[in-house]
Amino acid sequence: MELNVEDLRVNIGSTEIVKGISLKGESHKFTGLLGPNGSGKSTLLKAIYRVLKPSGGVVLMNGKDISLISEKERAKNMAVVSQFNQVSFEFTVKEIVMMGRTPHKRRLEQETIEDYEIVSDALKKVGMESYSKRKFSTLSGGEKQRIILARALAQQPKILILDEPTNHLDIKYQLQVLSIVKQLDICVVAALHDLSLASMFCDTIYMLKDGRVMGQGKPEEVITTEMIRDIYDVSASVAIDEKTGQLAIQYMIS
Ligand SMILES: Nc1ncnc2c1ncn2[C@@H]1O[C@H](COP(=O)(O)OP(=O)(O)OP(=O)(O)O)[C@@H](O)[C@H]1O
Repeated sequence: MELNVEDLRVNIGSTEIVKGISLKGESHKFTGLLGPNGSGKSTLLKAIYRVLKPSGGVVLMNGKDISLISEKERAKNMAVVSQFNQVSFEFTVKEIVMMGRTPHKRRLEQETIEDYEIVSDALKKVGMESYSKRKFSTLSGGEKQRIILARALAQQPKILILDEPTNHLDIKYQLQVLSIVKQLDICVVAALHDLSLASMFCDTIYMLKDGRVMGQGKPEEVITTEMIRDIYDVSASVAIDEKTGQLAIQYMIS
């Protein structure tokens, strides 16, 4: 399943925040959105998952205008891990992850053994299986983030939208979460801040500034000394590490 965003515009009040962005999230590909604070990444994602209504353009899910698809149908195919998830603190971890199964069930339908297996598998994947009875409110920021990801995994989406999915996580879990997402081998569109991690996991990167796409392509095409200077106003040297073959970024304080 793929996602096409065509000339999307989003206004907040009288200000245009997203100024005509087009992008493609392909099946089996990890697409990253990078850009400075306030460049419009979250606003763009919110318009994709319909928390915000665009003022222009269209979002297509497998060629279908997403605004014409029912919420339930959309949730069967698309899961979202956003920065500020509204989760009631009364629920246990297991109950929260079970909520991921809702779009796949009829009204008042009981959970099946398969649902419990999917939930337990999702908790295992994020390394949180021993927390299933804990109240969500008692978890640390990083633990909460992994549970929200587990809920998205239990949803078994074909498109996964992530808004800074690693911002509370230590480096081990940043790598773990992005590896899990990569291994899902579905269409992933993620706003990220860390350029090194983005270069490791993304197949395609869109670089945003001031609500526009300033560059797109493979990580090594987009994450360059020039781009980092132009977009972030930061001096950096970017090289390919001979041992690992990965991009090595060194920042310089001017
Ligand atoms: N509800 C709102 N009311 C007013 N301005 C808003 C609102 N939501 C977003 N903005 C503004 O829109 C711009 C883009 O914000 P957005 O959150 O999309 O950026 P971002 O690239 O995700 O930033 P960050 O990396 O800091 O999370 C910012 O200038 C922000 O202040």
